[in-house]
Amino acid sequence: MSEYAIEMLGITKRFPGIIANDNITLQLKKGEIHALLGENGAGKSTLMSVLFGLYQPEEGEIRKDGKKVEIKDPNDANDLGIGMVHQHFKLVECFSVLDNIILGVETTKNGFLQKDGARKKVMELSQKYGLSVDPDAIIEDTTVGMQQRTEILKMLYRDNEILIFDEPTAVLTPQEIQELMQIMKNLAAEGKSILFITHKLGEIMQVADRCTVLRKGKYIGTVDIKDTNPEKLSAMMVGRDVNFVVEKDEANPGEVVLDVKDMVVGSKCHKNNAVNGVSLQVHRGEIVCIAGIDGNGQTEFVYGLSGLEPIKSGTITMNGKDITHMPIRERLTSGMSHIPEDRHKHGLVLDYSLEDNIVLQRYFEPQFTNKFGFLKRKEIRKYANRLIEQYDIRSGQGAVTKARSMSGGNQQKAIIAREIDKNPELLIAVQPTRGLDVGAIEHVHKQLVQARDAGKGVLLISLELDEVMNVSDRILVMYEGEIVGEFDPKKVTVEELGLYMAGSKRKETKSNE
Ligand SMILES: Nc1ncnc2c1ncn2[C@@H]1O[C@H](COP(=O)(O)OP(=O)(O)OP(=O)(O)O)[C@@H](O)[C@H]1O
Repeated sequence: MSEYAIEMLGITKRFPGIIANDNITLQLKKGEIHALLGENGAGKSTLMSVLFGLYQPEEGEIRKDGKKVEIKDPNDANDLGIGMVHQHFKLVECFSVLDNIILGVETTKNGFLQKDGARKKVMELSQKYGLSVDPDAIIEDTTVGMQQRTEILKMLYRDNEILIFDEPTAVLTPQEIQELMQIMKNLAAEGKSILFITHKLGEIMQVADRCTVLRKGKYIGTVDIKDTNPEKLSAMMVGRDVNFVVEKDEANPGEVVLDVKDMVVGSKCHKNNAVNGVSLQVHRGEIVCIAGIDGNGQTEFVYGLSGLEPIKSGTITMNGKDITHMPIRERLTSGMSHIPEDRHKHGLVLDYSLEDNIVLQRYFEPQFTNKFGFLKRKEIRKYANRLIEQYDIRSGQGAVTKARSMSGGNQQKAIIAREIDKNPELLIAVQPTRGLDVGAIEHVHKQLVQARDAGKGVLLISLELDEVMNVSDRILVMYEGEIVGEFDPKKVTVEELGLYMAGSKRKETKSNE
């Protein structure tokens, strides 16, 4: 009997202009949690898609229990006991949790799905592995955490033994992350073999047994977690040492660039307001961070600021000008930049090329359009290439690559490059480093500090407490649509912030007075 549940040997997968996987080897032992680590665009998702039957490799072979297997599509993968939780979930939003789990497995009798046995099995699995779900809840009404647990139950319901998790923690709150880590440990203890893609080194150190590192499509090595540390892992991944501490001088705040008074924004999900009378100011030369657990009104607050949602009441002033009812485009041309939370929905046109996405919203500027209204393609290419180089945006065919085919992290880098290079007066950055590797995070943090030092106002919305503590000059905590505390990052602890974020404490802030 082989000690490996799955072996991927010498896998090569090419896309136009790039070798996404270049002779890669990955061996997953039975019952282990194996992390897959690599920079944005290193080829992790491609390798997992090969294993799940979504792509066919040009070279290499896959072995299960030591025997060569063919995986032509996800059905083959499922038959071999391989399941995958994708970065973007594959659930039917208007179906219940239970229906999603049994979809495609259970058959009908007299035209009706036979659910009683299924419900029993789901509840047993749910209890056994600590995956709490409400089987009758409709997916669109559930939290992201429950949706993920539904995806995991889908795999277990199909008796999958090899479980692939593609960046599962990117969308979770810190508490949900801890729950997921425990669930993964329970699964491994029961003999499941787990492949776990993440950029978060702390998570790897916490749960993984071994880690395979890829760089630019190539296999770098596999290490035992007990023999390594975050510094060694990041050096293996990036090929250089990474500085985890953001270096910055004391902030030197100038005049007010953003002034929000009593903003109220309605909620799409419930009758209470999502944003309930928020007032805050951002000055030139400072980074103000809104910290909070996801779903406490941060998203709607930014929608109100950027004009994506109308606000019910309150005022927004930028550079002394009332922009409360200004159209979105005018806000953007008046000096506001926005790195949005949802990069697919609000950040990119996925079927446009990288260069067109980089000049999006700016086509009309004389540097990109001549006086007859024709685009200056050469200038656009030149400008895009400068940003691609400066922000290390990696893609198969450079400036002409379709945004859709770029890796998630590189899509994010493209948005960040575009929004920062617009040289805004106010930069609103919503979770700008989500899905980025440690090297790219270091770069983005430097850019935020540089924007601040150039006299811009920066409003950062982040769920990452390390980022909040490291980057910001002032922290505001948002809880249930209100600002419940204001802090100096040098004088507050993570534990104390956590109490405010969870709603156990609140203090009067200037905005509440
Ligand atoms: N369908 C596709 N067509 C063309 N190129 C692709 C396609 N899918 C991936 N690529 C390219 O292959 C390379 C590897 O991408 P992949 O998504 O595997 O990286 P990754 O390591 O998962 O990155 P990230 O951490 O950013 O998610 C990237 O350069 C990407 O642009």
